Amino acid sequence: MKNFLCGSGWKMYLTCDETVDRLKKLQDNLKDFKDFKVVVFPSFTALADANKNLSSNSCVHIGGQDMFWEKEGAYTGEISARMLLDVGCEYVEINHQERRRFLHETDEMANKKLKCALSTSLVPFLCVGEEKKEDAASVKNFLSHQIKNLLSGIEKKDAQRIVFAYEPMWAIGKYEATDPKYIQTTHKIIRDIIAELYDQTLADNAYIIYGGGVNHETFLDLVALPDVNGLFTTGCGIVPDVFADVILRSAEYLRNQE
Ligand SMILES: O=C(CO)COP(=O)(O)O
Repeated sequence: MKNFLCGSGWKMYLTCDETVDRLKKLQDNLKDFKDFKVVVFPSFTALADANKNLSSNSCVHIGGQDMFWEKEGAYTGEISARMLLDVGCEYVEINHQERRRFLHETDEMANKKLKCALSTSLVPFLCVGEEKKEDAASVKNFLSHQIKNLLSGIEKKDAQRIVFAYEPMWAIGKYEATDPKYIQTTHKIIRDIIAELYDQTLADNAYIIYGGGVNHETFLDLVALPDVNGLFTTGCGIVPDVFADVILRSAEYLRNQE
């Protein structure tokens, strides 16, 4: 089976009780599932409770939706890597489009967060992607510039731990918008940029997952794409029955390809 995982950012939707309830349902639906990792990103306030409700040997892991780039200090409202690790996080989202759009976060800030995350055991989901749908040459230009900025000063041994989440802003929350041909082209562009920055082996082994408008009717068209190593979905991921169905059917599809 190719490298694959499914992630879901639960954004700013659920209280602690709602998070725990959905996490329990998700785990019940997935029972002994082991084919690949499933990562859920609840709100900060629900992480500790979420962690307490992860069953032993669960395929479900948790992560923080963001973190700050300093280890500790007078940074009101921010969350450190150590705090995420303290409540059982193994993953952290960095550079999500909504943080760029609403909080004006930049490549430079994301680069600092990425370096800080990689100095710990956290695995970053590094979001990349353009704002507007463009032709392949323009997207390549944009992504090349963005990924170089984001990975500036990051060594190969650390880069190989990153999960790259291609999430174009124009596709997020637009459930009719997935365009498999465009997505495959872009994932290949991202893999080529990684190969250019590091080497082909690292690029071939990199997880490059897709997020933005993944929908329950067409997700298998994305799973089938050679350079797609997973799905990152809020729309399908926040409903446990739907998310479990996406995960189980993706695994079945991938097993049948072997
Ligand atoms: O932003 C996303 C995951 O981080 C994707 O959101 P949607 O699934 O709502 O498009």
